[in-house]
Amino acid sequence: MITFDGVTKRFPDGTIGVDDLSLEIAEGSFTVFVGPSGCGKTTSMRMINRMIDPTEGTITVGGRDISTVKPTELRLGIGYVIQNAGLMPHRTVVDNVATVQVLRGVGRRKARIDALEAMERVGLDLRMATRYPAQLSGGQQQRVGVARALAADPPILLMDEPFSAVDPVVRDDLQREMLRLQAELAKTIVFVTHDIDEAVRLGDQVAVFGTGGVLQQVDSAENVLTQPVNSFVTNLVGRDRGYRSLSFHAASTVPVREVETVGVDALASLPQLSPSTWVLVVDEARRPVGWLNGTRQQLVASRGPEALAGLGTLTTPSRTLRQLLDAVLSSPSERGVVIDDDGALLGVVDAPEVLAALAAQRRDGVTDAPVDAADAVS
Ligand SMILES: Nc1ncnc2c1ncn2[C@@H]1O[C@H](COP(=O)(O)OP(=O)(O)OP(=O)(O)O)[C@@H](O)[C@H]1O
Repeated sequence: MITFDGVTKRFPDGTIGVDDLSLEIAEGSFTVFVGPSGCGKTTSMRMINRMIDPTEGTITVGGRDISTVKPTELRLGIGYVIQNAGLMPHRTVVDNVATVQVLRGVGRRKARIDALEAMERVGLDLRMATRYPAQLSGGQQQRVGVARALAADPPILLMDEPFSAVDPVVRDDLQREMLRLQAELAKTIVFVTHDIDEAVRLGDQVAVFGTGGVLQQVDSAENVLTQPVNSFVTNLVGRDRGYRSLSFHAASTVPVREVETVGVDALASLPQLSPSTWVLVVDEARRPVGWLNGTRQQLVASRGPEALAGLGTLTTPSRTLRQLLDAVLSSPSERGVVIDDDGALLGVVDAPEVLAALAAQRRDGVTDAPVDAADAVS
């Protein structure tokens, strides 16, 4: 557990970086500090490993007042990841990752073995081990930064805007990887970002900072989206928050209905359909191929299955209501196609069923953690 109790940081020039911060960070939780530039996120984070000391108030880590702990000792238990990874350019990847273990006095051989393990854990190809940082992509460098922070297996990980310099696709990958790692390692993670989408995707606890280093709201990601406490948080959260909050509800309670199907080989023998009748075309393994109605039938007769209407996005019961609704909205038949993990058809759902499930879950107070919070991102 990390606690901030009445913590203020006043810099020598009089700037208040953080103003009277009180906050609890539970062991094993993923806490995100979010807010616009200059609102004290980084200063708050750096006070945890004593890169900055508070002017007032107390911070404890594992029950110990950290002002009584030597910074070097404190940092042995705290990994730190920064933007652009901060790698040493003249050292190989494996030696970069081994840095902390070597500093701790672990023999070089053992440090390298730990480093290779950490690289594997973050999904880095071990063939990268002997490369230099400049020979890696931005996303790979960022993974090396995470591996380096994890190599000494610290219980706490501080991450300061670690993914903000990479492109959106790589960023998505890295965020996914973080969620997987957190599920596996259960570290106490404190993560700084100015991006609310990243915050709600990653955080089980989201701390929203405002102007002058004043904490505005500390809450679950869902509550920050659905119950912002003031206009500052409402503005930060932005539009579509109701839609995004669907990501916090599991799709599994929505009944999947049967749908009329036709095999892709049997298209020629299908009687003429009416324009408003949709049938789902499936292959021999019952994997959906496309939608067909009366208007499309002529086209398919002359041009074959590629003239079928698209399926829209497909989803599985293990995903969220947001994905289910998206499947409905993107489907030409207005029915969302649900498949199993092998891609075979389970059935369809329609929009009223999704909304009814949402209403029931809200009424019963059911909020499942998103199976994959990726779709909380707009
Ligand atoms: N060494 C310093 N001396 C004076 N003021 C500082 C110092 N470091 C930070 N500040 C100020 O303290 C405030 C909080 O800074 P901090 O870096 O914590 O914000 P932040 O929310 O992390 O911003 P960003 O997202 O831009 O990194 C800002 O007004 C900043 O200018």
